Amino acid sequence: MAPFPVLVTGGAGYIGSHAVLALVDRGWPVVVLDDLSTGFRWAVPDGVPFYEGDVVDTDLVKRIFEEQKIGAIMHFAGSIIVPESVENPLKYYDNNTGKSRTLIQAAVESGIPHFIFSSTASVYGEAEAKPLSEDEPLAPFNPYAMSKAMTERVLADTAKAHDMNYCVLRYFNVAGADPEARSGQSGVGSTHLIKVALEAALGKRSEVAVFGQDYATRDGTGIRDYIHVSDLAAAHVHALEALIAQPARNLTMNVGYAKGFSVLEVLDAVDKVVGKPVPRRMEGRRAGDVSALLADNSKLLATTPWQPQFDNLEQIITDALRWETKLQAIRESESQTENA
Ligand SMILES: NC(=O)c1ccc[n+]([C@@H]2O[C@H](COP(=O)([O-])OP(=O)(O)OC[C@H]3O[C@@H](n4cnc5c(N)ncnc54)[C@H](O)[C@@H]3O)[C@@H](O)[C@H]2O)c1
Ligand SMILES: O=c1ccn([C@@H]2O[C@H](COP(=O)(O)OP(=O)(O)O[C@H]3O[C@H](CO)[C@@H](O)[C@H](O)[C@H]3O)[C@@H](O)[C@H]2O)c(=O)[nH]1
Repeated sequence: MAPFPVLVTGGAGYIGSHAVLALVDRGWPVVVLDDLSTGFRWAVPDGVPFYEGDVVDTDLVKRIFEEQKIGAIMHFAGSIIVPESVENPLKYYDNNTGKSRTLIQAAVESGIPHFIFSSTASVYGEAEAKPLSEDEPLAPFNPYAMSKAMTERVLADTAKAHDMNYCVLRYFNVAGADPEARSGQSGVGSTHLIKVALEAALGKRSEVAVFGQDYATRDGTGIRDYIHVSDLAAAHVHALEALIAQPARNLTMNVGYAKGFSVLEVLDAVDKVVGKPVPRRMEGRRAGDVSALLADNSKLLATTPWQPQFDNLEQIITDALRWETKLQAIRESESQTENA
């Protein structure tokens, strides 16, 4: 397969930077577009062309398509925090829906044949601990989820009307870091459970809150399907290759392990990995949360050669902890440079 350059929007962010690594490791030429609103320039590997800008800047986007001879887009750029979307829904409908629509239009006008979109398991809404297949009706429960569901619809309608080949990947809960610690979750003020728990373990926070103990789950806390970010990144490369192998495809696939852990189970695993109990505080439910989300991943397994490599909660936490420790050193050296 003759690779063409892939534009990764949001490639300086957590998941996008791992997708860049997965593509580069497999020999794909990659170009990154990111506005650095939550991403980091240093997260983009040396040698990967980087454009700082917004996906809504169509002049810039079309210039990148031409200059770099882009043949596919992986669109990660977006805003990702569920509680923030409840407080500020317009930010989410703008950054995740409106700006994605503009990017899709630029792709259509420039004849980019392949488009891969980062969606979320939260488009399914409340799931009652049963594995969700892609045929499940969508019931987005918060503005973040709705902003993604709307973009899925924009893509589906656009692909019917124009010559576009797209794949929607619905991620379950992404966690962990590159096993070689080349990248990891680096944003400040994260709300993600494993990241928050490890920050508490390393003394960057005083404790971790457990949001809600009255869900209809085995221990009353929320259940999620945690997937290692490097397995998720690999799924993108396989999805791209599947689109190329069979063009004119509209492919929507879950990416998860089909295995659920409750908040308390995750925190117990964190305690085990760090070797001490992380302080916990019981709190009420968090706005926008559902009780359980669990993937049926049989379509991804049947459609692509993807196989999980890191399907182990303790390994996910171990890799995340290694990155969290490295990140501490990066931040310290940044602040020394600033103070020098
Ligand atoms: N983290 C998860 O658990 C999870 C789960 C499901 C889906 N997703 C989706 O995956 C994608 C990546 O998420 P992440 O966790 O890596 O978040 P992130 O915040 O680390 O990465 C997002 C990146 O996009 C950039 N960005 C944001 N808006 C932009 C814009 N308008 N133009 C250009 N760049 C922009 C940011 O600077 C950042 O580098 C998002 O679309 C998110 O909705 C994430
Ligand atoms: O400090 C915390 C953080 C989270 N939780 C709980 O842990 C679970 C997971 O929460 P979190 O890690 O914040 O992820 P989600 O809210 O499930 O959302 C993530 O996973 C979704 C897919 O399932 C993605 O769409 C979102 O972008 C991503 O933020 C939930 O039950 C939360 O209530 C806590 O109890 N304490």
